[in-house]
Order: sequence, then structure tokens, then C-alpha cells
Amino acid sequence: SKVGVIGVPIHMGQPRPGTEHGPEAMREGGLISKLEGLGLDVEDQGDLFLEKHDEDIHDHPAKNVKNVGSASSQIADSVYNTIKSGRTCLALGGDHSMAIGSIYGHSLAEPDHVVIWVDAHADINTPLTSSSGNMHGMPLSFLVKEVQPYLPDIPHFDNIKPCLSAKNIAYIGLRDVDPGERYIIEKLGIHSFSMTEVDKFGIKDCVEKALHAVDPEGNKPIHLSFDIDALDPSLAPSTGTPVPGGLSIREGNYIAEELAATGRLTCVDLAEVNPKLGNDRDNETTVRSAITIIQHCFGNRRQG
Ligand SMILES: N[C@@]1(C(=O)O)CN(C[C@@H]2CCCCN2)C[C@@H]1CCC[B-](O)(O)O
Ligand SMILES: [Mn+2]
Ligand SMILES: [Mn+2]
Ligand SMILES: [Mn+2]
Repeated sequence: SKVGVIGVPIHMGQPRPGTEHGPEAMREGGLISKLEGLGLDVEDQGDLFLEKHDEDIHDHPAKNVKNVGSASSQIADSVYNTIKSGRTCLALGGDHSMAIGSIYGHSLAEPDHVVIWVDAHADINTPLTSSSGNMHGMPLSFLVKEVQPYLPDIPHFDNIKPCLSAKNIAYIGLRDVDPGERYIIEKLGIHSFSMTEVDKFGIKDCVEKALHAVDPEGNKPIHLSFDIDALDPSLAPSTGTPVPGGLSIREGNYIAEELAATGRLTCVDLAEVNPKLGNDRDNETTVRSAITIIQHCFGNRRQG
């Protein structure tokens, strides 16, 4: 099958420089040749050239809205075109604000797609519930229709429309959720399989329940937004907001294999790899974990 790889060198959604080097770190780790080794037709589109803007609004609760808004439009265009060309899209981050554009672009091509969000964090703060103002903690609030009444005006996001229903999202791996996010998740009834559920039910049941919850007929295109910090920090130390007690590589691989097995995985984000954090060994470990997850999203199976 055909894959289109897009590098998304974005860092403005969070304060720690380095996520803009995530795409190149994954390429240097051999990602493209490993995907080709799976027999895939891989088109590496290189990195997006994200326009740089001087921020013109300084009192907005979300930081860098102009740059993140502009990048989101570019990302959406690129993801849309990739999927419309008949390729499964692989978007390499870059911080998780990349998902605003990748999910919106996916929804333009496949309006009824569902989202599996694998992350230590819920990333559904509004600018008003966020304690940090970092937009990598907000992407879903921009995209979920039911959250819109609670959002303040967001300048520079006119091109991005809410495109998801709460019922079409499921979380796996949560273990660091802010009070405002918990309120939103409970109020909207967003399906959530935190690390508690992973421990209680095991990863098999969590994946099965998550997929059934968002796509009971098993016929919808799937968007996997995978934040590398969903994995245990021992597996992904080079990331901006690590949280102990994360997914094992076995659990990460299992999620990827099961989504791949549906044959409906249409867009994959791999976010929050920051090669400037930690030492070379941390860097290598993180990149290797990211590539392993991606390989299992695209057909690599531990059973052979
Ligand atoms: N919810 C957060 C936000 O800043 O909005 C706050 N959190 C850090 C904070 C540290 C102190 C204890 C509570 N948590 C990071 C998260 C965003 C993660 C973005 B992702 O893309 O890495 O998932
Ligand atoms: Mn996270
Ligand atoms: Mn995230
Ligand atoms: Mn992060």
C-alpha cells in the first residue's frame, strides 16, 4: 500500500526547543528505509516549510496563536492532499499542536473518520482552562464540536473548523489530566482508557473497547494521534512532558498492530519527539521507540 510521509517541524506549541528536529531525527534513525522494507510504496514529502510570523497578539491565553494557526493551515492542506492522492498519511512531529492541522486535513478528505488518541495527556484544554498556555495541550479543544461554546475567540484559526464529535474520540494511556480536561471529558462522555484501565483490563480489552466505542460498525477511517510520551519515559526519555508509569513497547506495538489490522488506518501522527532533550542514548532510545511504533502501524507484525 501507499504511504505519504510529511515532516512537521513545529515547536511553537510548547516551550522546549527541539521538537522541530523530530522529523529529521526519525529519518536519520532509518525510518523511510524501514518502511520501504515492509514492501510499502513510500513517498517522503520532506519537511513542511512552516512560515514564521511575528506574534501580533500578546494578551491571548494561548501562546503563539499566529504561528500555530498558520502552521495548522499548512499541515491541513498537506495532509488533505496526501490522503486525497490515495496514500495513508504519516505526519512526523513536531509538538502535538500538529494534530490540529492533521486531524482537520484528514476530516476534509474523510469526514466520518474517528480518532484514537494515545497520550499521557488529554490535550483538550481550552485556552481558558490551560494552566500553561501551551497549545500542544489544546489541540482537541479546537476540533471537537461540543467544546466550541466554551472557547474564547481564537485569532488566526479561521481556516480550522471543528470537525469531530466527542463520541468519535477514544483515549488510551492517560495518566496526567488537568481538572478542566477531566470536566470536559466527563461532561462530553469522551471514551477514556487511562493507565488505570490498561492495568485493570489489559491492553487487548482497552483497544477492543476503544475501537468499538468510536466505530461500532467497524467501517470508519481511523486517525491515530500517537504522542511518544504515552510510552513509559524509560522508552521515550527525549520528550517535553514525560510522565512515569507509561505504556510498555509491547502495549504500544499491540495498539499499532490492532489498528493496522483494521485496514482502515488512514492517518498517523507521531508527536513530541524532542532530540534536543536528554543525552545521545536517550535520543536513540526515543527515536527507536518511535520508529518501532510506526513500523507496527504500517504492517510490521511481531508474529511475522
Ligand atoms: N495538560 C498540560 C498542558 O500544558 O496543557 C499540563 N501538563 C504538564 C503539567 C505538569 C505539572 C503536573 C500537571 N501536568 C502538560 C500538558 C500538555 C501536554 C501536551 B502533550 O502534547 O505532550 O500531550
Ligand atoms: Mn503528552
Ligand atoms: Mn500530546
Ligand atoms: Mn509534550
